[in-house]
Amino acid sequence: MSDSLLPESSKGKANGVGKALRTKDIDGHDLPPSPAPSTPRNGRKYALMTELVYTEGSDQYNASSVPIYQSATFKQNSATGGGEEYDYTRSGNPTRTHLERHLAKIMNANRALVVSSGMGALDVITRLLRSGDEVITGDDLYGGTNRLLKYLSAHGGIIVHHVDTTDPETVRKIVSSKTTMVLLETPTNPLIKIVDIPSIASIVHAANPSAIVAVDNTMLSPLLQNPLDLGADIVYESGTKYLSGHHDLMAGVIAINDPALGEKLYFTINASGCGLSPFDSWLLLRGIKTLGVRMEKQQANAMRIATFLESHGFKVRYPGLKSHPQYDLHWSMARGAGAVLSFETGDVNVSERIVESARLWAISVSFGCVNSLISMPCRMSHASIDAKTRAERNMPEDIIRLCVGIEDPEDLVDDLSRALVQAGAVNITSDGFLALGVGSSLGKAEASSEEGECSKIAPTPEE
Ligand SMILES: Cc1ncc(COP(=O)(O)O)c(C=O)c1O
Ligand SMILES: N[C@@H](CCSC[C@H](N)C(=O)O)C(=O)O
Repeated sequence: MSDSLLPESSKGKANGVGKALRTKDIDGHDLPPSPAPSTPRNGRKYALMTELVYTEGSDQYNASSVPIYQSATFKQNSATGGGEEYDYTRSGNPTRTHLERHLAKIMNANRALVVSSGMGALDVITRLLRSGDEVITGDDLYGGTNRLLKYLSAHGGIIVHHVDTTDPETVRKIVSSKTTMVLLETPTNPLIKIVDIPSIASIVHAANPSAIVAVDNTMLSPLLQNPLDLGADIVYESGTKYLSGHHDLMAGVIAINDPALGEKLYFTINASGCGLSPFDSWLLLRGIKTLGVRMEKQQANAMRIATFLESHGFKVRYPGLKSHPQYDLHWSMARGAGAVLSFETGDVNVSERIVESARLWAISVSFGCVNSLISMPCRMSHASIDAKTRAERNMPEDIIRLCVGIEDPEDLVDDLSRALVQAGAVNITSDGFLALGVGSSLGKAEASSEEGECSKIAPTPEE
């Protein structure tokens, strides 16, 4: 990925970006350093942006787009099993295999496996656990993750500790020989907190070498962060989000380096029948090819929106902003900030009005898609976490999450400005507007409260 979207302080640093992956061209001439995300494994030859679109192997006709092998079963040469690669699509399918190999390369993993959703991926991973096992996880997690862990704790005899994983020392205090799995999310959904994967992985592995550190990488995608290179044993993500990019499929991805662990996970996928269908495998493969260009544009737009909101006095959570309290930690692990940000208004009713006043921003759960979305996590994606637990975990009820797409950024700003004004979320002054409760003028806007419309916002010095 190009360095162009990285902050100055991080250019060429994060996770090996700037390290040459290949130093000679095919004729033995020196190549300029190509940005490689990490030490290459699994046959990677080019920069990640290239590898996303470059797939090896096809069918006997050299089809440029890998075919969809829409077949449940495969003919065998003998009754005793002729050693064919495929017998039944639940156990394996050529389109799925092609996708898994492509993902293993992109994720810098020994093996990747694809299943029917991100939650399906977590379900497969948690089947490594046995009654009495202890799991350490965060106190800010995607609602569905929290729900599955709660179910396992209530019905599977698993002991789940929700702690503040943003502080590795908290993990050090609680980890023990009984800890079998540590489940991390970074940045967290929806509070955009950053978790120090390398520190936690080394603390956990020192306390119990057989404990598994699993990282949910959904919020960044393999383009921006490689948890396996940062000490994790398993990385999983919802392919429904950035990897597919168009909200036209559900998928989950699991990547590992340990072959024995890979076999155990594959056993569960085959035994339980949650492998990704051939058609969805094909669609996901197609989506991955444009991940690089989509993400570059989405990140640039997200930065524009984050600075716009911050300059108008809102408390914004986005790791691309220097004001993020864990900015340096984030950029020590990641190559980008992603395109999900959240902000608070101080009033849940005002937040609701903003969300409902937006026109271009669709009110939807999910993220990572080409079109922009707006949501209230406490009422939507995280509604399965009960209100008492949300309060105990300091989750602001008024928080609004923005998932930024690839539209013209000024259209997004205009629509958001209009929604803020219409919802009464800002104090309008003669020379602009500011979030309610903010005393001094930070940004300038030309606003017309009469029409509930706010036209172009004059750029602030930061913008
Ligand atoms: C961080 C995170 N992990 C996992 C999931 C689960 O993915 P899926 O919806 O594909 O099951 C989601 C969203 O659903 C998510 O936001
Ligand atoms: N009704 C769904 C909500 C899915 S939320 C999807 C996504 N992870 C997000 O954060 O927006 C459910 O109960 O799972």
